[in-house]
Amino acid sequence: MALSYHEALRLVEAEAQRRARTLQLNMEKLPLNLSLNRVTGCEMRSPISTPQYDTSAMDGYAVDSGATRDASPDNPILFHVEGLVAAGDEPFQLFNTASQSCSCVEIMTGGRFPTAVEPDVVRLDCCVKFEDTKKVPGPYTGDEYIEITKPARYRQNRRSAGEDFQRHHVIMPAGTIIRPHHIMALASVGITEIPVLPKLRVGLYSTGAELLASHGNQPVSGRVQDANGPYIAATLADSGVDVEFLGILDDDVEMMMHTLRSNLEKKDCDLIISTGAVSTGRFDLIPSALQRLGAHIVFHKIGIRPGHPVMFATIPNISPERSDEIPFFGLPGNPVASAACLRFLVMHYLKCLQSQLPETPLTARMSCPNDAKTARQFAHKKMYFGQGSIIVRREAKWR
Ligand SMILES: Nc1ncnc2c1ncn2[C@@H]1O[C@H](COP(=O)(O)OP(=O)(O)OP(=O)(O)O)[C@@H](O)[C@H]1O
Ligand SMILES: Nc1nc2c(c(=O)[nH]1)N[C@H]1C(S)=C(S)[C@@H](COP(=O)(O)O)O[C@H]1N2
Repeated sequence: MALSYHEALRLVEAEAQRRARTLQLNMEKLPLNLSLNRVTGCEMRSPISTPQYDTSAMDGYAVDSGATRDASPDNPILFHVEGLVAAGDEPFQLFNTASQSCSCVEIMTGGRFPTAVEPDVVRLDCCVKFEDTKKVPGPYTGDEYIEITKPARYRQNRRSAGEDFQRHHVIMPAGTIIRPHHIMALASVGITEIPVLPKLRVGLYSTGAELLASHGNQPVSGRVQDANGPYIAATLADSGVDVEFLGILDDDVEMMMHTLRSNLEKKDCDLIISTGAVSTGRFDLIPSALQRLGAHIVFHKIGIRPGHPVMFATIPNISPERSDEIPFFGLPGNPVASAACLRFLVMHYLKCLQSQLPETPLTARMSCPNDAKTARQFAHKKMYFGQGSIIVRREAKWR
């Protein structure tokens, strides 16, 4: 009986974990602007709380919301403008004034909320935006006054200190692929250098005499375009992996061995992937080529559909600079099968290798009966919410 998908995953994980340590030892520090799509080598924590102070989310006036409680168009509340705070200004201290009106301070978005010398007397807890105020002439020339005609909520338009990140908060766990939004978060707390794992290098082959050698060729009877090579290369590149397409292997075991061996000597790859030629047909020669290279076959054929003939092996390294073995995934040739194996086996291997958090499985209910056979199939499914749970409906088989 073929190995189950979960047994295959455990073998893939064990192989990745054996190599993860070497990757950790070769961590490097990169400036933030060069770290896009690299993988964090350790947990990144915020060295500061940000914003560092309570700041305004609007351009307007810092006022005491309590003083506006009875405000209405018929009962406008008059405020005396005591000063101006812009973003980046030193703290503004409001002294208790003898003025009859309430006091307020003009404040710009990002400006630090004024503090009062006697906090019980003046509490400028919120910001009323410009649009909700009206400038009015005051009794004394040179003085500025505003009117407010609507009650303000306690702390409205006020951002609390530490609202974005608290000091020591985890911004990203180890093993995170650094995306643009992470760069923004790291920059906002002043981090300029990030420890990252070395970039993984993957060598990629397609196989089959029926494949056209390069893209854009005119259709030739019986020949097909290589769909797998470009797809796998793009998917891996998107995950921050350095992928090199090493060409199309012919349906000839001697040629396969020769090409694999010469590339193993020249290229320093962390992983090799091939697509096609792994099933049981006359030209499915990848297993024989690997065996003749002295490879250890970890598994060949597992209980899933599509993707059943997939194989995973380790090849002894021929390069004089490396003593370790090189992992090898032989994915099936059918494009959907190769995409499924890439997604559910190769990506899992790469995640483990880079100490990334495992994906969290979602439990869902099938809307149609799920027999023992369909349970082993990756199917094209539609997911929706209903009756308090996630429900999946089978759309079509992946073939
Ligand atoms: N790189 C590729 N791009 C597009 N189609 C491919 C590619 N490689 C193989 N195919 C097509 O996929 C089908 C299966 O190819 P092949 O027999 O080599 O796969 P296999 O490894 O034996 O496994 P399986 O048949 O289960 O997919 C064939 O129709 C083949 O032309
Ligand atoms: N009074 C007032 N302040 C405001 C806004 C507004 O509509 N009215 N918009 C806010 C929003 S949504 C943004 S993004 C920032 C833009 O600030 P900037 O124009 O100084 O870059 O102002 C904030 N302050």
